[in-house]
Amino acid sequence: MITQIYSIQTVEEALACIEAGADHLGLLPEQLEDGKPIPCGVPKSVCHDILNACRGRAVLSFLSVNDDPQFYYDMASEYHPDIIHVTGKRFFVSEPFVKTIKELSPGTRVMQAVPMTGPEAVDFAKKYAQWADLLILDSVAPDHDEIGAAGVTHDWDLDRQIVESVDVPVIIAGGLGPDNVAAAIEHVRPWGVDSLTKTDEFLPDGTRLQKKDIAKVRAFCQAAKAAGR
Ligand SMILES: O=C(O)c1ccccc1NCC(=O)[C@H](O)[C@H](O)COP(=O)(O)O
Repeated sequence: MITQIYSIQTVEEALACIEAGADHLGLLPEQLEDGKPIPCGVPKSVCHDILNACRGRAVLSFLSVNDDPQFYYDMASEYHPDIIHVTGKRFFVSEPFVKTIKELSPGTRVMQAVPMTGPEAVDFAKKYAQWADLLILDSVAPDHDEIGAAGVTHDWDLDRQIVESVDVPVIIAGGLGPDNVAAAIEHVRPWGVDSLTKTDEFLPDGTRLQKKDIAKVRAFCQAAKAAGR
C-alpha cells in the first residue's frame, strides 16, 4: 500500500515524513490561484532542495491547481518531478498534454485528480484513465470549488467502483487520517492512500498549521501498511 503525504513545505519536513513511512510526498510549487499566491506554495529554490534531498528515497508529486497547460509544461521542464498532479478546476489531462509532458520530462508520470462529487465521477475517472498514468480520487468541499484539500470523506462505494473499472493505479484521498485509513482501504482496496488535513498540526484552538505532525504521519502510514497487507 502506497502512502502519500501532502503538503510538504521544507526539506526537514520531507525527510521526517520519509522516516515516518511516507512513500510519496506531495507539494505545490509557488503559484497564483485567482491572482493570489496559493497558501502553501513552496519557493522555487526550496522545491529544488527538496528534490535533491529526497530523490530516490521517496516519489515526489508536484501539484498545480492551474487551468493553463503551460504552467504544467514549465513545471515539468524546471523540476522533472516523478509525478505531475493535475488538479485544475477546468483543465484535465488529454493525450497531447501527457505526450508533451513526457517529451519535456521523460520519466515523469501524470496523475489526474477526480472530483468525487457523485456517480458522475465514475465516467470521469474512466475517461481520464485513458491518458493519465495514475488517478487520485479526491473530495470537493461544499464551501469551495477546488478538487482536494477538503478534509472530508466522500462515498467510498464510488471509489471502489472506479478501482474495479480502470487499469491505472488509484490513490484515494479526502479526509483520511490515522483513524479511518484502514476502513477506507478495506472498503476500496486502492493502490495508495493520501492524507493532508488529518496529518497536519493543529493549535489547541483548532487552527490548522501548514505543518505536518510527524506522529500523525507515522500513525497514518503504519495503519495503511497494516491494512494493505
Ligand atoms: O496540498 C494542498 O495544499 C492542496 C491544495 C489544493 C488542492 C489540493 C491540495 N492537495 C492535494 C492532495 O492530494 C491532498 O492531500 C488531498 O486533497 C487530501 O486532502 P485532505 O482531505 O485534507 O486530506
